[in-house]
Amino acid sequence: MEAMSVELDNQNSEDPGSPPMKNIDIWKDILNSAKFIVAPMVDASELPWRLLCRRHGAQLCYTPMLHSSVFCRDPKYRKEALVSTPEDRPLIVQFCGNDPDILLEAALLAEGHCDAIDINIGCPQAIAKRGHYGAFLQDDWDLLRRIVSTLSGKLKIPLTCKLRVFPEIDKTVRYALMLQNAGASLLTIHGRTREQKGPLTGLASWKHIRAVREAVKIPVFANGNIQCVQDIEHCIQETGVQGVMTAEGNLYNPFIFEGRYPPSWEPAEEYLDLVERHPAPSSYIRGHLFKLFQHTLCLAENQEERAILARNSTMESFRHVVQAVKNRYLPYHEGRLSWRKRNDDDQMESSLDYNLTLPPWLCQPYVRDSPQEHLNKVEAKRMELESNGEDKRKFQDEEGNEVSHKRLKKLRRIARRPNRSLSMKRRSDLCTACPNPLGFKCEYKLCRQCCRNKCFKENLDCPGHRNLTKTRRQMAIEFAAQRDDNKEVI
Ligand SMILES: Cc1cc2nc3c(=O)[nH]c(=O)nc-3n(C[C@H](O)[C@H](O)[C@H](O)COP(=O)(O)O)c2cc1C
Repeated sequence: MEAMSVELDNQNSEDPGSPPMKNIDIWKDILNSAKFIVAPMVDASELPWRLLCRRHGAQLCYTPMLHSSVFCRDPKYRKEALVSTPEDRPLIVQFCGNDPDILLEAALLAEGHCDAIDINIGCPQAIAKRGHYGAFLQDDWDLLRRIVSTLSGKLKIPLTCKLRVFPEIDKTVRYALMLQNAGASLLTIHGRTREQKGPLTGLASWKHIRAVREAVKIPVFANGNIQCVQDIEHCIQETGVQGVMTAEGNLYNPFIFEGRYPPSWEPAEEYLDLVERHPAPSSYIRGHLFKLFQHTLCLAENQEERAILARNSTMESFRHVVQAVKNRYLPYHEGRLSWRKRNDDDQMESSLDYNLTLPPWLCQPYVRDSPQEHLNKVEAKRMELESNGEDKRKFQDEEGNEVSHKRLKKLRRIARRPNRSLSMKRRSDLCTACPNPLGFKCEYKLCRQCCRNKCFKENLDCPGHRNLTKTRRQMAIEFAAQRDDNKEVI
């Protein structure tokens, strides 16, 4: 299981132009032989969460995916994205993008703050398709080769890639070899194809991961199917990888690497204490608490706490929810009361396929339906609607096409908007500065973030985005002048 030294010049038979000699063993020398790895997670692998996980066995963490172009041009985004502490190491900063020069510029700005740079070539979301990044670069090996060789050739720290597999094992192996030969120092293989997402996620293929591990000389991390610490050992045995990365398993139980299933309030309280010292957006905090309390908040008796968590954004309300759940279940946890599933919960549970082996207040995996189970359920629902005469598609749009009730409601909402034709046309447009959707009322034809940057730099207002930078600055100047006048009078 030893990671081999990376002598890229020797391997670079496919791409003679790229990387210089880098005689390092990234896994041993830089990443301290990390075996337990917290995945990059947008809105979720932020500093306080990483610190929590590190205290409980995580040996390597990634930042959430950062947009390379926004990172280059927006100092505020950069500052927030790079927030870290000395304990937060080793740390890998992950970027997405498709322009080698922009990715390089972003990586150079980040390299002093981390131990390696990772390129996300596994994101399967629609936004990645529109922006042509993530897993959609799988179709453009030449571009990927240029990205990897440019960055690995110019950075002082190693360049790694996180990728998804192709359905075919041999193509996946060729793909991994191409990345290695272009200069990647380590590969994280998420053993799912880009089509395996949402309810069709299903199982990851460790066979693909093993084949890559056997073919490449650089270290490999495995990702997928990790719900408990035993899965990690199992995965290492089956695939021979150096380390194992988990995302969802870690979100539902941040103590996963210690092999513990703590009462959910334990990590929740520790996380909130960390947030007091290292603030995070309330949406991230809410997301974490929903996952930690997944199995209690779906019970009928906790609907008030669920609503409080959904509607509020203050630390006080977050602490209130944690304390309320703790007060309710601590007597059971300590054995002062005996727990038994109550009937009034059955209805809530059935909709979630609630099938726990541990009591609900303990952090534990959230097991989804398999894709086949999901498709069977969709089909059963459709047949039920049909037999009740409630065909989902009995509604029609303006052109007489059959649509679902949900779609019809959306079309009606769109129709009620002022400037309908204009708004519909513009909504399909993209921001002129980045691949994100355009704010359709924006003065400058930009998305919210780009508009905010423009207004900040050029001292402008954008009423469409309700951004009043210029007005506020003017007010501040007037206020300061008024204050100075008052001082003089005094
Ligand atoms: C909330 C969330 C955010 C994610 N964000 C990222 C990301 O920023 N970059 C990335 O490469 N993958 C991201 N992923 C994918 C995970 O890193 C991981 O590859 C995937 O969830 C499979 O691992 P798992 O089976 O352990 O969940 C995200 C996953 C989740 C659940």
